[in-house]
Amino acid sequence: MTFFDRLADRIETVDSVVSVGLDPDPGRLPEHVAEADLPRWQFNRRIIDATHEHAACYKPNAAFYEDGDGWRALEETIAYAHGKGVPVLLDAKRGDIGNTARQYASALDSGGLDADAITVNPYMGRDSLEPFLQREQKGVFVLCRTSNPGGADLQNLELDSGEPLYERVAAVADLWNANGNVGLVVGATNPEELEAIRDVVPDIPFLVPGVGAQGGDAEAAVEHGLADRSAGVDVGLVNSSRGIIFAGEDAQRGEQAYFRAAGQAAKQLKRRLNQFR
Ligand SMILES: O=C(O)c1cc(=O)[nH]c(=O)n1[C@@H]1O[C@H](COP(=O)(O)O)[C@@H](O)[C@H]1O
Repeated sequence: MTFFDRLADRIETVDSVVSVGLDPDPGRLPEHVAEADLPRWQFNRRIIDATHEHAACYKPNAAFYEDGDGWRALEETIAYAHGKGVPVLLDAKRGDIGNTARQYASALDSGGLDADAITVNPYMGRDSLEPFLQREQKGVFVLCRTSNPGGADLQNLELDSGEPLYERVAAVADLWNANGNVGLVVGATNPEELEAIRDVVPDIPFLVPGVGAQGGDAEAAVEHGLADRSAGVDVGLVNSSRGIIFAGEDAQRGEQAYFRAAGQAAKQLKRRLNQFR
């Protein structure tokens, strides 16, 4: 079963396209977990307990695990999410020369981190992504038009053909999609560009970050981010990280209230997105 088939099943089961970003900034962890062994894992476990019924997937960003015992926290997190039946998209934005790319891609195999999908950077070209693309059962989300203010610096450059670079990236990613495992990353902060990219690639699911803390357009994220797959389920993901996992920061009424707030935030985002599905 391909990643997108598994994702379609999960979307149907929980009636949700919410991707919950697991970006446990050490400086923002609540006191009750900050002092525990493996704080990031303790935090994520509680977040998963509180949100899994609304999560189509979890998206841990590797940046938050690349020190000390971070990878152990990440391994535990991925295994726990799988135990709840939720796929995991590792946000690592990889892309490097062949032998290095092969090593990076091994994180997707069991024995490595066993993530179900990964984000990759297309800047170094096809061979830098080949080891990911070859793993037919794993999803590969190619950065296309990112949500950050500087995303336009290079991605919007106009080519001789008149098309912006991000549209060429979308078209090229379509060519790389021989195994049906390619998705695109397109931020919710640029709704017109989301629409333009959807016109270029009608069938590729998007990961749309940037709703929540970055203030992106939830309606456009759903309208253009989901692709009509043959199973009859529109597949795609709309991610929020800080807006969900730190929703309890204002709760100040102890551990239970803190994580309940994260659950509420995930549920609210699910409902908001479902209005447009
Ligand atoms: O690849 C990504 O997920 C990504 C691409 C992009 O264009 N913008 C973007 O914000 N992201 C990631 O999505 C998450 C957004 O987090 P919040 O702004 O807290 O919802 C972070 O992990 C970002 O690294």
